[in-house]
Amino acid sequence: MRFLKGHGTENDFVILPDFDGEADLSAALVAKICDRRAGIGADGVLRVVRTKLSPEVAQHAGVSEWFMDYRNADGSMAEMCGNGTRVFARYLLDNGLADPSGFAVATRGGLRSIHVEANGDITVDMGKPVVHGESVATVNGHEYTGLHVDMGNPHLACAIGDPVVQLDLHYQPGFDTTIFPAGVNIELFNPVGTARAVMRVYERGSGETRACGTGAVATAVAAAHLSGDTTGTWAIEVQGGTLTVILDKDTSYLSGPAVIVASGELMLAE
Ligand SMILES: N[C@@H](CCC[C@H](N)C(=O)O)C(=O)O
Repeated sequence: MRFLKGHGTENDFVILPDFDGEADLSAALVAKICDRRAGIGADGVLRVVRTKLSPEVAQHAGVSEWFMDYRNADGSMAEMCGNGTRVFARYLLDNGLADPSGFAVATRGGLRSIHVEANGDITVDMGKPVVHGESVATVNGHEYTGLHVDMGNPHLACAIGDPVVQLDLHYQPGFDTTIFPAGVNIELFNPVGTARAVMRVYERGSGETRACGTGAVATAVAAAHLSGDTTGTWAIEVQGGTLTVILDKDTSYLSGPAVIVASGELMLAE
């Protein structure tokens, strides 16, 4: 099977073109592919399938030809992946599979519209973040209160007083399993000035990653919330670069670079 490798601010993905939905992509095979020593290595897998052939999203087939079947590095499925959507869009554009003037991608979290910026960056309309109450994450023995934000997938975005660069994120942070029964992506951030934050993330199903698009939007929402705002443009500095988040009244946008770096033939099997 052919594969490609790409990343968006170093949140990296293996792309598997499976247009007719013929691949048997088990959780075990995804985990093998994402293994950084025994596999190709990635934070997740993006399977490219025709929407009309994917029962879970087939209702979007009239609007979007392509379904981004996203899997985390441990093989689990997730509803949405912001950087994955941008890299998926880059793959479609590079291969003449989408209209550069604008198109939509089907995800388990719903349709996501894509816009290509003049500098080549890719912007995704991420939809309206849904803000729930506060909850607590435990990292390195410290409890941090954050905001529960639903971006199609669950997030707990915590502004912390300690410098995020000093955190040890080799371990799963603690969280309230009654609030997040299906797990949660945990962002820790330091606000900088009025419209910037430095963020690190521990992703559900993938561990610490160098960027998370849905997490960047959740962080912007939580940072804005601290100053009593719900709108504005935010620069979210992640380990792999900087993402731009625009919070509008009715939706949110995620913008940044997305690149394909390699392609080849997958030899792995379950
Ligand atoms: N890296 C992604 C988020 C991927 C899914 C997440 N780990 C989950 O399980 O919800 C992004 O860029 O949004």
